[in-house]
Amino acid sequence: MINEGDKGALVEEWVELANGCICCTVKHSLVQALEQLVQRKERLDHILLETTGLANPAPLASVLWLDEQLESEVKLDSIVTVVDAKNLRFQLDEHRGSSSFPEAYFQIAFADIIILNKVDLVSVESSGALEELEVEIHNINSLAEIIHSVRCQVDLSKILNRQAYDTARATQLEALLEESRSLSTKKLHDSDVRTICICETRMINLDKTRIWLEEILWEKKYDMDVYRCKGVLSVQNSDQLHTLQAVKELYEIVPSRKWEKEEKRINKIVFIGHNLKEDILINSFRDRATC
Ligand SMILES: Nc1nc2c(ncn2[C@@H]2O[C@H](COP(=O)(O)OP(=O)(O)OP(=O)(O)O)[C@@H](O)[C@H]2O)c(=O)[nH]1
Repeated sequence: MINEGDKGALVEEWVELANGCICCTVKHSLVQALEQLVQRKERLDHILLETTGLANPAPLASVLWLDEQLESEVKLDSIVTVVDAKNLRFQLDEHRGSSSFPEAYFQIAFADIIILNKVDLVSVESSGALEELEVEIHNINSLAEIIHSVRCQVDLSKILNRQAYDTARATQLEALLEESRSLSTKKLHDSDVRTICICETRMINLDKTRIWLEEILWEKKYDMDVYRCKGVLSVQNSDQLHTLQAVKELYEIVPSRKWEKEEKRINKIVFIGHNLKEDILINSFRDRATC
């Protein structure tokens, strides 16, 4: 970790983790190490963890997405992925059709914000190329916000303090789900890493919804690999809009605000993952979770 020391000099600081490399064997000792770091510093606004270019963000996200009750001083704010606009297509195409995925898919699927870098090298070659790349990225993860950049020069307010894992902040989540592209997933294959959206007006039964979700996330009942899931829920016998967030097997459903009187209540759940079966997801939700 590199911090600014006296007179702006950069001081390199290492925190040794009991479990070794943070990218591969990360455990909650990472959280302890970060908490120690926070305590030792007088003022620390943000911590940026840069994984290796080949890391799958899933273990980090799972470890850092902490239960509120732990009252930790560190909090996962968002996952930012830098995409090389010049090489993305090549990297995705390389494994298309095979059963394994390059890390590029995971890094896009888990991202809350995507910095599409080196756009200068692409836009001069072809005018529609950047839009095509955006479509490609949104097919994998329709919730990610894409920021164009040259040499990663971005407005820091666009990547810091985004509160992407804050389930209580319904407005942000709702806006995100609202914006989420109406997904023409029919042309994509189940085997692609992609986004699927469920919209349903019938109210849900909370207990039944938990069981439905646990069967998908924990028991892998339909053989789907869900990486990320976000949603808003209209719960029976409750005047509160509930929000849903999941990272791999971890999930959280919390009440977050009152539904307005005139508001049209709806359930909207977005799944990002591999082997997602749209019809099964939609039908099983209707059959098993709604009232
Ligand atoms: N034209 C252009 N060149 C860039 C841009 N960003 C980085 N480069 C150059 O691309 C080369 C490789 O840089 P990166 O792709 O960032 O490689 P890196 O930082 O080693 O990558 P990681 O190890 O994955 O962090 C360097 O010569 C950079 O100066 C950009 O936006 N436009």
